[in-house]
Amino acid sequence: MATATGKLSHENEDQEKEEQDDDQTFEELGLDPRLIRALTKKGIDNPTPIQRVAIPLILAGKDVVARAKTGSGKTFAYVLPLLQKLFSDSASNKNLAPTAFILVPTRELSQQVYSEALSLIELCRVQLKVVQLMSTMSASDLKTALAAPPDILVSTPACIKTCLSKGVLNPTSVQNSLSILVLDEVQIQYDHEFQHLNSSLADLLLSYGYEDDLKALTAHIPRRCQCLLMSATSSADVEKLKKLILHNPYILTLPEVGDVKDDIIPQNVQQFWVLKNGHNYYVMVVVVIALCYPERRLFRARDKLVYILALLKLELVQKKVLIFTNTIDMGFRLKLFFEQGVDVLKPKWIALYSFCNGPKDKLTGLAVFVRFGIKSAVLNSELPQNSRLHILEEFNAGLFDYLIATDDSQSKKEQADVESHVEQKKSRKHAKRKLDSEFGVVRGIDFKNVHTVINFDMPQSGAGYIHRIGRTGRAYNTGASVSLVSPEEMEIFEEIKSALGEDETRDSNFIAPFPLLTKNAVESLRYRAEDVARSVTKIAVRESRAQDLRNEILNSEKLKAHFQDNPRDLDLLKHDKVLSKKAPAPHLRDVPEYLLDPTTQEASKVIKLARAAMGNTNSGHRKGFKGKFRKNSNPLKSFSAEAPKRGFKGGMKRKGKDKDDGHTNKKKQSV
Ligand SMILES: Nc1ncnc2c1ncn2[C@@H]1O[C@H](COP(=O)(O)OP(=O)(O)OP(=O)(O)O)[C@@H](O)[C@H]1O
Repeated sequence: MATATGKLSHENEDQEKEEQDDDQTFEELGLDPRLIRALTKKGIDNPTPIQRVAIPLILAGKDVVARAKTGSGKTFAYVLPLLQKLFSDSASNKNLAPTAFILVPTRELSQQVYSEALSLIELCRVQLKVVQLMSTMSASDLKTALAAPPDILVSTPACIKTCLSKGVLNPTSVQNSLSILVLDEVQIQYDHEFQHLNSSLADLLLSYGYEDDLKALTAHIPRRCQCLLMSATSSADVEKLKKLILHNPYILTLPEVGDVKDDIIPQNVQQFWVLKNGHNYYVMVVVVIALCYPERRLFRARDKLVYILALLKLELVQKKVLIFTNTIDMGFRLKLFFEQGVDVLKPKWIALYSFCNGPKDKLTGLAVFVRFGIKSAVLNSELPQNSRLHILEEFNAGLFDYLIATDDSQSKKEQADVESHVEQKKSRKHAKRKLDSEFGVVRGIDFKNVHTVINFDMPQSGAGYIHRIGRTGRAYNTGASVSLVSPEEMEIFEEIKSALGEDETRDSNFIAPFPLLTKNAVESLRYRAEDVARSVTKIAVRESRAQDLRNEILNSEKLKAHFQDNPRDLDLLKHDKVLSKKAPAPHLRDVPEYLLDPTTQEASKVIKLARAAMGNTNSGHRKGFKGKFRKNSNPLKSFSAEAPKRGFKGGMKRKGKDKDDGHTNKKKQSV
C-alpha cells in the first residue's frame, strides 16, 4: 500500500513537472531570437518534448542520441541548435569544407531537411549557405556545389562516400572543418527493430548498406566534432556507436514501463486491421480461383481491391489517404483499378437488370461501380527525381487526395533484384528502367494532413510498419491506419503486433479490427469490383507504368527548366493524370443509394461528422497545431534523457498509462 501511495504521489509530481515543462518556451531553451521569430512565422510557438530536451544539450556542445516517435519534431530538435551554433561561426568561416554534415537515408528526406534549413536561414536573414548533394550528380556538379564550401551539407552516406572517392571532398579539409555531424534516420532501419535492439551497429548499417558508406567518412571525423544521432536506437548500442563516432553522448529515449515498450505509435493515431475473410467462403473461392488463375497472388490482390474500394468509395476513411504497396506494379494495378473499368452496360447486363425489374432510372447509376473515378498518383523509385519531389509537393498542398507509394522498407538491393528480375522477363526496353536506390518516403517524410494510411500490402517488418503509420498523426494532428491483411500475411502481422508490444488495455500500440466495414458492404461491391479488377490486366499495368514514366520524364524536363526559373513555383503540372484510355464519366461517380448497405451508410455519416468536428474539410489547409488537441494527444509526450555516466534525467517521462479522459475512446469510433 505504502509503495502504491508513494508511487502515486511521485506520479503526481511528475505530472506537475510535465505540465510546467509543457509551458516551456524556445526562449527558455536559450534559442536565438532570430530563430524564434522564424518559428513564429511558421506558426510554431512552443517546443515539443524532444526539442525541449535536445536543444539545450546540443547548444551546450554535447553529443546526443535521440530516439523519438515519428512526427515528434526531431528535425527542428537538431536543425535549430545547429543553425544557432553556425550563426556565431559563419563570420569567421574560412573553411575549405562544410562545417556541418546532415546525413539522411533518402533523397526525399534530404530534400525535406534541406528545405527546412534553407527556409529558416532565409527567415533569419543570416549569411549561411546550405547545399544538398545526391550521388546521381556528376562529379563536376558536385564540385561546383562545393566550390565555395557551404556551411551545411545535406546528403546521404552513399553520396559522401562518392565525394570522398572522387576527390570532390578533401579528407584533410573535412578533418579541419567538420564541427557537427548529424545522422538523421540513417542508422535505425533494420528488420524487426524491437527484437534486435542488441545487434551491433555494424549489423544495422550493413542491413541498409550504409556500413561502408559511413566508414568512408568516420575515418575523417575529427575528435572535436559534435555528433548527433536522431532516431531509434537503444542504449545497448551506444558503446558501439561511441567507437565509431560518438563521444560520451546524452541519450534521449522513450521510457519503458516494466518490460513493455511504451507507446511506439503516437497516441493520436488509431490503428485498424481488416482480415480478408476468416470464413469458409474464402477457402472455397481460393480453390476455384486457384484453378482458374494459376498465379494465386493475382487473386489475393484482386480480393484486396474489393476491400480498398469499399473503404474509399463508401467513404469509411478520411482523406487525404496514403496507400502503401510493396511493388511498383501493384501500385499501378491499384491506380488503374481506381480510375478505369469495364462497361457493365453491355446488353447482357441490361437484359439481366430488366429481368430483375430494376428501375430504369437507376441504370446509369449501375455504371458507377465500373468507373470508380478515384484519381490517384503513384510515387515510386522509378520516377525521375523532379517528378517525385513535385508529386510530394502537390500531395502536401492538397491538390489530390490519394497517393499510392511503394515502400522502401525492403532493402534497396532486394527491391532492385525483384524488380530487375520481373523486368528482364518482360522486355528489353523495360529491363533498362532504373530504380533509384536513394528513393524513400516511409522514413522521415513529413506528409501534410494525411489522415489515413492504408497498408494495401503489409510491410515486411515492425520497423517498416511504424514508419509507414508515422506518416499520419504528425505533430498535433490525428490520424488512422488500416492494414489489409491477407491470410498469407498473418504471420508478419503477428510479428508486427508482438514488436509493438500490443496490449488491448493501452491506447496506442493496439491494432483493432476495423469496425465499419460490414460483410454486406464488401459483398455488395464484390461482383463489380472483381469485374473491373479483371480488366486491369498485366499488360494494362505494364503499359500504364511505361506511360506514366514517359509522362513523368517529360514533366521532369519541364520541371527542371521551370524550377530553375521559378524555384519556388512547384505548382505546374498534375501527377494524378488518368492513365486508362477511356475517359471516366464525371456523372457516373457517385454510389447510388439503393446499393448502399444501411450500416455502412450510418458509418459513413459518422466519418463525415467526425471530419467536420475536427475541421478536416479536405481542403489541404489546416489550422495551426496549437490548441487543437489536448496535451496528452501530443505524439511526443514522453522522453527520458540519459546523460553519460551520471544518469542525468533531463526530460519528461510519462507514466505507464496516459491520462485517459474518454477522448481516446471517443476517437476509436471515428476513423
Ligand atoms: N514545436 C513544434 N510545434 C508544432 N509543430 C512542430 C514543432 N516542431 C515540429 N513541428 C512540425 O511537426 C511535424 C513533424 O516534424 P518532423 O518531421 O521533424 O518529425 P520527426 O520526428 O522527424 O518524424 P519522423 O520520425 O517521421 O522523421 C512537421 O510538420 C513540423 O513542422
